[in-house]
Amino acid sequence: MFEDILSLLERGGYGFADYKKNPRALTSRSDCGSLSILFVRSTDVIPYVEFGGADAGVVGRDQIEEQNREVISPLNLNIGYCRLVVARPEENRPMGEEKRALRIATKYPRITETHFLARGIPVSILKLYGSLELAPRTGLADWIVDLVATGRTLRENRLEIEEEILPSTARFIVNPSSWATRNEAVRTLIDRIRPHVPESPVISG
Ligand SMILES: Nc1ncnc2c1ncn2[C@@H]1O[C@H](COP(=O)(O)OP(=O)(O)OP(=O)(O)O)[C@@H](O)[C@H]1O
Ligand SMILES: O=P(O)(O)OC[C@H]1O[C@H](OP(=O)(O)OP(=O)(O)O)[C@H](O)[C@@H]1O
Repeated sequence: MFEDILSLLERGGYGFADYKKNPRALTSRSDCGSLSILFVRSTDVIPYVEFGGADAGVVGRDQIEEQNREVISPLNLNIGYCRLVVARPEENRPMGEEKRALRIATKYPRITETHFLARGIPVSILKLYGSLELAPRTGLADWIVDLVATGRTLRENRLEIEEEILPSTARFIVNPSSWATRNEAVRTLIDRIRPHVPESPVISG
């Protein structure tokens, strides 16, 4: 997704030649000098923006829903399209026939709990941080709740989609104080990238 974000910024007139020279730096200033970007983990974008470490950020809708924070989100960037899904081993029995609480491995415990609670299905949730697809294969969990983009990883691991929970694309988010005090600067940035936002959701390479 990161490359797609850089490309959107570039098309909006913000080149980052410095970043290309030194991709390991954690910050980079645009060639025009008017924009500095920070490189943080996808899960840390919301805290950085919420607590004012950055005026704005780009983050997947999946993280906005999982972290459940009030953020101003004035622009859907339509890149990084993926779906948060419930997936199960191909040979597994369908939902409703399980005798005990299903064990679900996920990076998204809040969304998962809310989803199964709403359906009245008892689950025990195991929070993991990556390579979720290994959990059913190794007996760590029955099912997983994970992001799917092309579907390749699920297929490779003989898993199939049981149910879609949430479609997600990248969102431009803004710190509420910055939205009030630096509104013109933030709007300039939005206005410059908006014409280059894809019309429909695009899977990032
Ligand atoms: N195939 C995909 N897998 C994971 N995330 C995806 C995918 N397609 C789009 N996304 C979006 O990208 C975000 C993850 O961004 P990024 O690629 O930086 O995460 P990552 O590589 O898992 O890094 P980390 O977890 O180490 O921060 C997700 O929150 C989601 O919105
Ligand atoms: O449908 P696909 O196009 O195959 O993409 C989905 C995979 O990509 C993500 O993993 P990521 O690369 O973030 O690594 P992770 O397993 O460490 O979370 C996600 O968790 C799936 O494993």
